[in-house]
Amino acid sequence: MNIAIVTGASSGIGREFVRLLDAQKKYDAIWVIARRKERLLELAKQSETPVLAVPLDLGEKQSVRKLAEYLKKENPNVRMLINAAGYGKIGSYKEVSLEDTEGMIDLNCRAAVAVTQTVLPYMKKGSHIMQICSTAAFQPFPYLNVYAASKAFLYRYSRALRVELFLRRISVTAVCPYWIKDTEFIGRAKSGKKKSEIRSFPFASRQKAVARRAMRDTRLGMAVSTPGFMCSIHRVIAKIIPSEIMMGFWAALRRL
Ligand SMILES: NC(=O)C1=CN([C@@H]2O[C@H](COP(=O)(O)OP(=O)(O)OC[C@H]3O[C@@H](n4cnc5c(N)ncnc54)[C@H](OP(=O)(O)O)[C@@H]3O)[C@@H](O)[C@H]2O)C=CC1
Ligand SMILES: CC(=O)[C@H](N)C(=O)O
Repeated sequence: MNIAIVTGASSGIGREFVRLLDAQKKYDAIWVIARRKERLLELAKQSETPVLAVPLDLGEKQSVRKLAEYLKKENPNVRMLINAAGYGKIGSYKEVSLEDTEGMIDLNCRAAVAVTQTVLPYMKKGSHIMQICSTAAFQPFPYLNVYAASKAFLYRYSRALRVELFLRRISVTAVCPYWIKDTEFIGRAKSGKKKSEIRSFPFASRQKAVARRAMRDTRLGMAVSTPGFMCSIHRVIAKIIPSEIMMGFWAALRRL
């Protein structure tokens, strides 16, 4: 049984990826993971490909063990793994709670690695892994401090894993989008206070375009996907300009 697994499938780009995979009509099933079961069941109804809803809170360590049990029972051939579950909180080190600080590290780093390690034994030659990182991986980001650091971790992990999997012919793509305005991410990331440290998201992209481009790059086996002009230019500039200057520029941009 050839399957795809998508985490963070109940909204945003994760859900968009499920739609794209469904349209490809080459999977026997798509396993979708997130906390909101009703959203996953809704997605299953809309899909022509059989969708298995796997409601899990990936912030909890034992949830990955449940995924391991499903895999052991079904013994599928996982052709595509997409780790899209993730969240961020905007605010200074004083404002973001310890719960969220640990939660971001847990979901964006630990869970992404744990899911990948758990699924890898079920992947064969020609399979793809897509890790949703961020442009935030390219430089330190004050007021998105821990989130950006978590994405830098995932980016580095993905790049090195790609090399380790080269001989197994499994490709790993680190997808690094710029802000996406039509997912739940930004609403969840804002603290709710009137004068947020980050108030504007100029040139933010849209989920459909980001997902489509990331899917194309992943199928081409690219190491890094920058789905859009802003993230492509950001990647190049961050390689040339020192972090201190980039952070100064960022400080001006986020106050616009
Ligand atoms: N939007 C943006 O500006 C950008 C987003 N990204 C990254 O893209 C990815 C997708 O984000 P996006 O689609 O924008 O945002 P959404 O908030 O719309 O999607 C996040 C997904 O993650 C799931 N999720 C959150 N917490 C958990 C958890 N504890 N266990 C399991 N699933 C969880 C959510 O489902 P549920 O709540 O049902 O559990 C949801 O399906 C994230 O990794 C994000 O960091 C990268 C760059 C820019
Ligand atoms: C929220 C994000 O990941 C965004 N790409 C950013 O630039 O911080």
